[in-house]
Amino acid sequence: MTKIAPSILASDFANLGTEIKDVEQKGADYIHVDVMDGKFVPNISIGIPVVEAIGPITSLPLDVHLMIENPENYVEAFAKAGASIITVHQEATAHLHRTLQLIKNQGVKTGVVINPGTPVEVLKPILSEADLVLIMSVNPGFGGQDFIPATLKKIEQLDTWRKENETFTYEIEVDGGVNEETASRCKHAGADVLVAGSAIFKSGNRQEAIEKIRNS
Ligand SMILES: O=C(CO)[C@H](O)[C@H](O)COP(=O)(O)O
Ligand SMILES: [Fe+2]
Repeated sequence: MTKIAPSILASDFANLGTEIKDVEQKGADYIHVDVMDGKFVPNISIGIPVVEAIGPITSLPLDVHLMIENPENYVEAFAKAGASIITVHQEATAHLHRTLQLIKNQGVKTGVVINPGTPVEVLKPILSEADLVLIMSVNPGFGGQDFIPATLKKIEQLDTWRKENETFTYEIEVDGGVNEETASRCKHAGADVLVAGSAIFKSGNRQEAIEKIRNS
């Protein structure tokens, strides 16, 4: 069954605990946490203390998407704060393989992510180290943007490689502009985990929004 990861970037930060419990009760599988440093992306969001604060209030895995330069310098801190999956941008770390090893050594699931402008082939050499591969379907930095259809080909490619190679055991996750309509295209391309911020948190009926995205 397709997993749904609501992105708290679109939640009401003044009531973050309540917002997380709400989507947990309404069927979420992961809590997606967008960390932005104002350098790798042109926006600043939340960081280590927020991850630490939300860990104890949910039983769902914290899916931490690091949109920061040199994420290797913060892997240990995010792991200790309670991250379940730490996902780093290929574009943001000089030694991707080493950074994934660092994550693994912390006992946390390893994730790797690429921007819409980055070809998926750059990931092939490290795919056996990844528990999760995230395809950005918008340029990272902001919620509420339109889905970029050209990114679907990358999902298809990752799914093909996974079927061809038994050492590739990653989940394929998609992030950005996911709604009922684009979710169906992602699923058909091979995605396992769908991140959605606006389409869930801004919906009048979050349970229905989650179900519609999952079953689209
Ligand atoms: O990583 C992100 C932005 O950089 C967010 O996870 C993503 O944008 C989710 O928001 P929405 O579903 O509203 O597009
Ligand atoms: Fe994200």
